Amino acid sequence: MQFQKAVRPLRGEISVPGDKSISHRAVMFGAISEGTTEVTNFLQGADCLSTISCFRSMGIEIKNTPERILVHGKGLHGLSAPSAVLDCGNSGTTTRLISGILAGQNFSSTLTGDASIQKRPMGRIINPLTQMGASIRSIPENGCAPLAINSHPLHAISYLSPVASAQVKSCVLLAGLYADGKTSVTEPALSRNHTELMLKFFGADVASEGLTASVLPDPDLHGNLVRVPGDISSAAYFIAAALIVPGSEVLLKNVGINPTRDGMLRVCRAMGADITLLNEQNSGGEPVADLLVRYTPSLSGTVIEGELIPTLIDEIPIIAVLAATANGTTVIRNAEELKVKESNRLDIMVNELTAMGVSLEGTDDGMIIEGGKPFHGAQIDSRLDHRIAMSFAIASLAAETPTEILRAGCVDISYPTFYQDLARLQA
Ligand SMILES: O=C(O)C1=C[C@@H](OP(=O)(O)O)[C@@H](O)[C@H](O)C1
Ligand SMILES: C=C(OP(=O)(O)O)C(=O)O
Repeated sequence: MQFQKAVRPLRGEISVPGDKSISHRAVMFGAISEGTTEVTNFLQGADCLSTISCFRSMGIEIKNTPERILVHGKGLHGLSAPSAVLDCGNSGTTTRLISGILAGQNFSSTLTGDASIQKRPMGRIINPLTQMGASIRSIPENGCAPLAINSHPLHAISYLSPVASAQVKSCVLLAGLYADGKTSVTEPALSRNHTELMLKFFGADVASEGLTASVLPDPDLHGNLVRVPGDISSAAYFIAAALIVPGSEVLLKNVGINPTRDGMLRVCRAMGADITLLNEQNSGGEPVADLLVRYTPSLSGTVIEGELIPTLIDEIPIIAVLAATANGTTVIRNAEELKVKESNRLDIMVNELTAMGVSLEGTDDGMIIEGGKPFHGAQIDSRLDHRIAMSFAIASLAAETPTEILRAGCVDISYPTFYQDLARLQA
């Protein structure tokens, strides 16, 4: 797919699709609750469709229409044994969260996913689940999927997680619903807390204090109405585009701004970006706002590290693009988790931005970008990583010569209408 330097500003309003993390959880928690869960603004991306298909395979009726999805839950113990291997597709969130639920069932299951999923580390969930007494193993014995899970009673644990990962935290908390006491997870830095918020909303006894979240077993979960906010991780591409294309002014409607997810906004502010939050509201425990973003001619470099990292983990590729256009040096540290996403996002961003003539250097856990100088287009392979494809589509708007993105269609993982929305804002 071909892209070229923006000849027009981006202007107008846009509602980005629903939040991926919240969409997954609405289906999963709806499935293990009694009664019907209605979900509006559900993300119809391939990852969330993988979650739907896994729960359908376990006997949950899910009606999916463009306006809403209806999940007819069967309660904590209502899932039935899947007749085939559960396919989590490209979705780490599906694989890791569903494992916590499956560990608590009285049936055996096997789950797998695509080539990328089969390379991502699952030891991070196998270890705590095994400590809880679960029977879960990597079939190829390399710490990766396919995973085989068998029925075994679960014990409550207090887990000190070595990584700030909402997928690990959520997996252990979900297994904790089936354990024999209070299960808690402490992380090195706070990751997104959608599981804690939504489980509580569905009736679970969840507590959060500092870096520790805990859950009591055997709750009466009941179906609920979930209005999914727009995904800030998807909004990030248009925030960056509006900031770097001269004359742009974009209003992003109804974007989730949960403080465990809003690091991109904090980084933009530190760079001097012109972003105004309007119409701030609360939607089912999740804060949302409209974001008015205006072209900002002189962004400046910044430092991104520490506790900020989990709050913008999926936005680092597009932040690297933004940094390439900002004056001065941007340093990204403590971002080693990026190496184990759909692709090695650190290496790919460094290699491909270098191919575009950006001056930057990769480090063990991040990169150092010397921004503000002109760069050119290149041929970029997405490696089937949606965030890489979208980041370079935005980078191309600032590049002096055209860019070609190979395997650009992978955006359907989290943002199926991304290219149409980008074109509409430029029309
Ligand atoms: O819990 C979630 O919904 C997610 C958590 C993050 O992964 P980690 O938990 O591996 O950091 C993030 O990268 C992913 O896109 C979604
Ligand atoms: C890392 C991501 O998702 P997941 O871990 O669910 O595959 C992502 O969407 O950037």
